[in-house]
Amino acid sequence: MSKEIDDKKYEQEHLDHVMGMIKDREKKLRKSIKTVEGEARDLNSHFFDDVKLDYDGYSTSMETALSIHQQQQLLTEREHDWQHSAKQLATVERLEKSPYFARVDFKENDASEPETIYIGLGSFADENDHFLIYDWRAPISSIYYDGKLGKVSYNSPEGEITVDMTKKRQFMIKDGKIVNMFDTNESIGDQMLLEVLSEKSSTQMKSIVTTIQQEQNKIIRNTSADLLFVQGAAGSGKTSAILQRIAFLLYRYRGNLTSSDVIMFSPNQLFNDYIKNVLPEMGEQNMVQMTYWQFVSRRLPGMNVENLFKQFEDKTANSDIGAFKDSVNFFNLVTRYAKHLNKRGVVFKNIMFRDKKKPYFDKEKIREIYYSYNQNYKLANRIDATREELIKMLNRKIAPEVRKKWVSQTIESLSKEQLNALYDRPDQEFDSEADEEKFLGRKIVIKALQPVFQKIRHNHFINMRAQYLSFLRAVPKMTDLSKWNISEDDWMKHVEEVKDSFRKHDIHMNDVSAYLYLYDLITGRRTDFEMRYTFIDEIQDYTPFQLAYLKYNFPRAKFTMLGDLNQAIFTKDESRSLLKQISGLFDPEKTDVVQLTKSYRSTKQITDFTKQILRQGEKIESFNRQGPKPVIWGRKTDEEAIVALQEILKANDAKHFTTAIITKDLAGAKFVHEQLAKHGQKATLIATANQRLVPGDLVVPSYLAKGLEFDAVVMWDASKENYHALDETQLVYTITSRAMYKLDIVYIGEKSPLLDIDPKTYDEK
Ligand SMILES: Nc1ncnc2c1ncn2[C@@H]1O[C@H](COP(=O)(O)OP(=O)(O)OP(=O)(O)O)[C@@H](O)[C@H]1O
Repeated sequence: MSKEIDDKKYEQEHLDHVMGMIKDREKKLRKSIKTVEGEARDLNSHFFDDVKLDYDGYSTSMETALSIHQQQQLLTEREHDWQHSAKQLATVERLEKSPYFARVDFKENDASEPETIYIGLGSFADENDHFLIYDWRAPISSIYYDGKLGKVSYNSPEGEITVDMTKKRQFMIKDGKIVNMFDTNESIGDQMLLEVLSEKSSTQMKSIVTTIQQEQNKIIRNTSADLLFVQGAAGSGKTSAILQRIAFLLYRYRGNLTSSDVIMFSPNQLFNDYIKNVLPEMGEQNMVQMTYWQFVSRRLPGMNVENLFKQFEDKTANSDIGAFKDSVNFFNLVTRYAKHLNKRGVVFKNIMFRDKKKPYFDKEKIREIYYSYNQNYKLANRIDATREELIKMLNRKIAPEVRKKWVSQTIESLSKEQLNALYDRPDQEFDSEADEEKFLGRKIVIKALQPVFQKIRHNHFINMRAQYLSFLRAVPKMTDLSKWNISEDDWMKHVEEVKDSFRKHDIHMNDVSAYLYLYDLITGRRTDFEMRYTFIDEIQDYTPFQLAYLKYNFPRAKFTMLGDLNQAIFTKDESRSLLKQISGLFDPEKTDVVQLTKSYRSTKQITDFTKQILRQGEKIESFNRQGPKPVIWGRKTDEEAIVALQEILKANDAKHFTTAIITKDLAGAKFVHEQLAKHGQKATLIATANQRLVPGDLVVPSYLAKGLEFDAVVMWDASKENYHALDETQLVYTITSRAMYKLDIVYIGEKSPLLDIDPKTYDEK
């Protein structure tokens, strides 16, 4: 006991010492920032005193230029100093809140005395460059996450190093005081994790640096794989691992990698909002964040791309045709089809100007130009050359156009101001009136032809929609559709449906990627060579086609894909073959697959309950955090169910839990929200992904609850009517696994057979 007290006393003294140094540094930095700002201000205000703006002679103006140059250089230097200090200050301020969270002692080689290091959110060194705190991402810090006491290895830039770890100690520090500390032999002791996990949820995700688990550490620090594929149970820390991994990479490759070289695809906007504080908390900037929908639809401004809501309600998405169109085979068909376009088959359209009947550039003429280039031309060169030729032709059309009647009519109709605006200078002179008219006419024609010019520049002479339909029609000739259980008749009917939706400017999610890919191949659109890391969360809701297309778009990026095939709410059972299909896109030697089986989000009672919903859920391990058993509330009518819901909310509110009532779809969410309002119960309806997660009770449709978590979840109407099909298993699992501490399930009428699980694991009310 006394040793423990001694230890704590020692550690508190050490902490006081480090805190003192941090505070000192903070003062110094603030002072130096002030000085630099003052100097910069002085430089600016004396600028005109010092610089003689004297243009009399050559030498003095040289002096002026030099002086300006020097001044500028001084200012730039000050700015650098300022930025450097400001960055250090931000780190120091972060450390001041919590300087470190761990200590490890280790012996290198045969050293007789162990070395001690402290690990925190950033590095901190004294004047002599002696490190008082190591950044958690530094190579040596890895041993804290990775191993038990004894021999442990870590990767350093010089290669693998093995040390003998003799102590591992964890701290919980609050306002400069050690609240708690544990010595542990485990990777990261359960005790610390339990403390962290017992904190209540908020609407924002938090960083997990203090308690990263061994298997998560592997994901975070992996630098070798081109494809890192993580399959992990709900709540196993996949999203957390991504965010810590980004922070790690930004540190590991600092100077070479910035947050703009990293892109993350996430399930929806709401989720982006949920995770937005994690990286800044770790002192890093957020990466580029996007949903797949945003990625494709920003390129098709004239079309309505099927959104999450419609996609979820779209019942045909899972048909045989859907499975085929989502496959890598279909992706390869597009590639093959595009190759054949080098000989024939590109569909063109007329470019019109003024005359509604006669094309300005006839599509036949364009085709002739396009196919006039020899076999060595690739599609991309062909279109470039065609574009160039059309622009040349357009330039040649200007002079004859100027002589047309509409031009002189336009000149006459212009007001004086409008006319004046056409001249290059107000006092512009001309040799003759005819010259002047010609000049003005040219101006008018060039302006009027701008839209034509833009059409050429943007390849609008390709009839992309017809081209895509022509591809679809060619499909039965290119592949054996019967292998996909699709008859030729059904396929052709489907093509007509696509055509109809194009007419309405609608495009389905399972066409949009193929459409854009075909467009890219025809036009040779440049892919993004700069992107270095691509992260995809909730991978199970992507189709193999989409992943192949992302790979095509970011050819030089390393990919990290994370997901849980058990939570495939859009692709459902199709997701099972996902890994097989995408593994073909990457070098197997450079593919790492990691499984996370332990679930940290939920209490033992909830995880033990939810894993039974799955067909192969036995692999999921629960973390030993205790809470109440889930409760199933069977009611006969909507009214009774709402009463039950109110009772649940009342109990949850008394405990200050954030509760999410998760419904199957939007209609259900609207209904519950309305009913609650009628009974005077306040709750926020989350109907679109653009909303904010606010504190208080929420009503959310299932597809928007993806990736999120809440203290308490009420699954609304888990009746047989609502969830009867086996392929809705994933949906039921996704909904119930959002709960951290308390789970209630309400159904009306008959209970869904998907919830036929061991009655010992839940209570009924
Ligand atoms: N090592 C850890 N230390 C502390 N908390 C952790 C750790 N790993 C995960 N958690 C917590 O567990 C919860 C679930 O993590 P996260 O959302 O990253 O899981 P996920 O695998 O992405 O889940 P899902 O697939 O259900 O969306 C979060 O609250 C996270 O903070």
